[in-house]
Amino acid sequence: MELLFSSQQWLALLPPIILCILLFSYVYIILWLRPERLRQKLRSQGVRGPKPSFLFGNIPEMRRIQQLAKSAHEQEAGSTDMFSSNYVATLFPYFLHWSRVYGSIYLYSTGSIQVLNVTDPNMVKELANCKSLDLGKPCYLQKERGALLGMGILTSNGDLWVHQRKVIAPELFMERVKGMVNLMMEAAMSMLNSWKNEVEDRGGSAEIVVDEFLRTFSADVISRACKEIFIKIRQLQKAMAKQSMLIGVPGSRYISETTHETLRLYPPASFVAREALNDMKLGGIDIPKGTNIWIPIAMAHRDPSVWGPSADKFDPDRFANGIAGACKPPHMYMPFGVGVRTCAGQNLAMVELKVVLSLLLSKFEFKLSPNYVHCPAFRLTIEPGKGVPLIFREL
Ligand code: HEM
Repeated sequence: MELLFSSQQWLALLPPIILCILLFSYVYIILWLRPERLRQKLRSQGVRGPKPSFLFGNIPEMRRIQQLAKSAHEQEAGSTDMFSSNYVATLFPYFLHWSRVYGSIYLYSTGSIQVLNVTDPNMVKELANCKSLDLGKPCYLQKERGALLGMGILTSNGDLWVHQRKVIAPELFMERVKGMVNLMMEAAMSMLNSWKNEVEDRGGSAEIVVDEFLRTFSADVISRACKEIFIKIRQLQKAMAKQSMLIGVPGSRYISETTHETLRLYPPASFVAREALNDMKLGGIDIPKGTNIWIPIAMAHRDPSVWGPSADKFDPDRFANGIAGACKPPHMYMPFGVGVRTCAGQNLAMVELKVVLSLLLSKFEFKLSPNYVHCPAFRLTIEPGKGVPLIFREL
């Protein structure tokens, strides 16, 4: 039989064939063999989870569950109290489903990323207490969100993170934040004055979509603070006086409880995300290098075994005796994350919220606009899907 190709033609075909074999081996080793070995190590210790497909892990199943949840939600629309409704069921229905099937620690895959999903209070405590630099921020954050976050404090690990944390965190300690209260008031007053003008222009009552303003408010405070730090004209003493004024605001305790409850049911950050940067042990499990460990914050915040049977209900009174009185164990309340990587700006954020709410309550009467549509959306953070229009009237 005559050969179909001459030897010269075979030679010409060789490089693309070798390239294809190399490519296939790379895809197979990186995207299947390595993740499968990691999964196997965890499975052999009793960690269960949905079976991943080749290349795409559990993404097809996640899409399918999401689709089912979407149609079920459309049928049920309007049948529940909107603020208490559990949006995890619509935004992340697969987590609810898998936690029912596999419990409070399970493994799933998004292809190249293997995630140990954790809501078990003991494991969360271990994670919170772990100070080892072997536990860091997931590497994919730098790869995929590098353009947004760079190599900054949010995504860096090891010595680079230690250095940045040492520089940034002290600038946001409570003593420093107290010194920023008057800056916050200036920024808040400038925002509220623009609302006041709007209300006056519209004959005493106006609808204002507040979330856009509030997003820029924090940036405004930080830029004012940076300017002030630079020229050092604000005195801590003066600021302490402002702080005691804030404590004197009528109802400030209730503002605090309402803020806690809002951050419980609607935590802006959806996950505490970590990666084992080396093989390590956590909660009695040998965690192989490369495993992502995620705590879905909104799920931990609605766990009835931690918060009681009214876990889904909006009830600021649950915080009347502080966080320890509201949930057991208290480390399950984590709107600002957990452990050494906990939010460095939480003091600033909480004081800002109190300043804005206090000033708002002292100047305006407001209610939710009938145009408000309750549809929390996941866009890196959880936020109102269609804005928050409020009707304002001056007091
Ligand atoms: C309500 C407002 C805020 C919420 C809910 C929030 C929440 C969070 C969460 C969940 C994390 C990750 C923690 C972890 O992985 O365990 C974080 C990290 C961080 N946040 Fe916030 N944050 C808020 C406001 C702020 C503000 C106003 C600043 C600064 C001005 C700030 C600075 C930081 C920094 C620097 C980190 C990285 C800490 C590290 O990795 O060492 N945050 N935040």
